[in-house]
Amino acid sequence: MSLVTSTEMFKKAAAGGYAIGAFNVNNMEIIQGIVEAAKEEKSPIILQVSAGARKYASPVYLRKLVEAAVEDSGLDIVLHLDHGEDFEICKMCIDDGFTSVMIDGSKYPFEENIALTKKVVEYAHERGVVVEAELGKLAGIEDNIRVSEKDATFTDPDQAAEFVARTGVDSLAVAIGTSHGAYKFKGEPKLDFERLEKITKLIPNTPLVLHGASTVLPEFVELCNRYGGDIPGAQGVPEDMIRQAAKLGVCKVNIDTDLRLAMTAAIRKFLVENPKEFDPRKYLGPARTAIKEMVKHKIRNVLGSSNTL
Ligand SMILES: O=C(CO)COP(=O)(O)O
Ligand SMILES: O=C[C@H](O)COP(=O)(O)O
Ligand SMILES: [Zn+2]
Ligand SMILES: [Zn+2]
Repeated sequence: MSLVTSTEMFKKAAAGGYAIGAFNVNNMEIIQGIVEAAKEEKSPIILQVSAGARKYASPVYLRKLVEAAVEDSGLDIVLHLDHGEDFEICKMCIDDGFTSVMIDGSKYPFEENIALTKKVVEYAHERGVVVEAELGKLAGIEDNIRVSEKDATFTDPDQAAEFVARTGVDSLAVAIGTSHGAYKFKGEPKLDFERLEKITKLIPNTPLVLHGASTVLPEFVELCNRYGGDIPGAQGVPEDMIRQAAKLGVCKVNIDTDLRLAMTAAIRKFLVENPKEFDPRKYLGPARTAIKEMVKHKIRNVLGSSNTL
């Protein structure tokens, strides 16, 4: 039991046609819920920390909580920086003991993204840490988007191959139509699987990463709204599309929004049904259970990583 890199996990996942869930963590209850689910499902797990999470909880609290999770669960866990925006934050996390970092240079032109990613890869690899990079831009994608617009934002397969060869990066986040948050599609959900297949053919040994992969399950949106929330028109990536992506080279599936919805629904429901309660443990307990159930559902029914330890 220790913090590990994702190298072996991804190899097994690629061979088995399943994916590893990378769940965003912000506090103790979220970490506990995810890790309890992984343990019960006998599944590998990636816990990822965003810059926003570091700001909210403080880097040292999050790191110590994840270390506690490793010790308490007896599991090997990947501690990953999500969307590192510059070399400095990646360096800080590597120096702090993270086993994996993402350098997100997707907002820069191709050559600048390569130079930045290369610099992080050099620093990370010398210290035994793996690196995820991103090529292409995630955005709210409308159904009727024109091909030229799509080519400007979605990952170009030839560029992906060149990018991986020149940077030596360990895994690559691709843009094929997903986006962050609870409002992913205006019309019918659609992902560019043809593009994903092309990328996988060109770089078969590079694990691909799907950001913005929450499903935004209608029952959780409905629960939030029933108990005083106001989240109209939310829509995510259907579960069968995540399953298909896992069969086509996607080894890491990033999920944050679905955890947020599960936690918020549980807290809203509890507080509305129990107006006299004011002990935070009374609503944070059910919130932790809701996280655990959501992660178990993902692992077992969507990612397919149960019983692979
Ligand atoms: O990509 C993510 C974190 O990097 C999370 O995506 P969701 O907003 O779809 O959960
Ligand atoms: O991709 C972003 C993750 O959902 C993290 O979100 P955050 O920046 O609000 O922590
Ligand atoms: Zn990005
Ligand atoms: Zn992301």
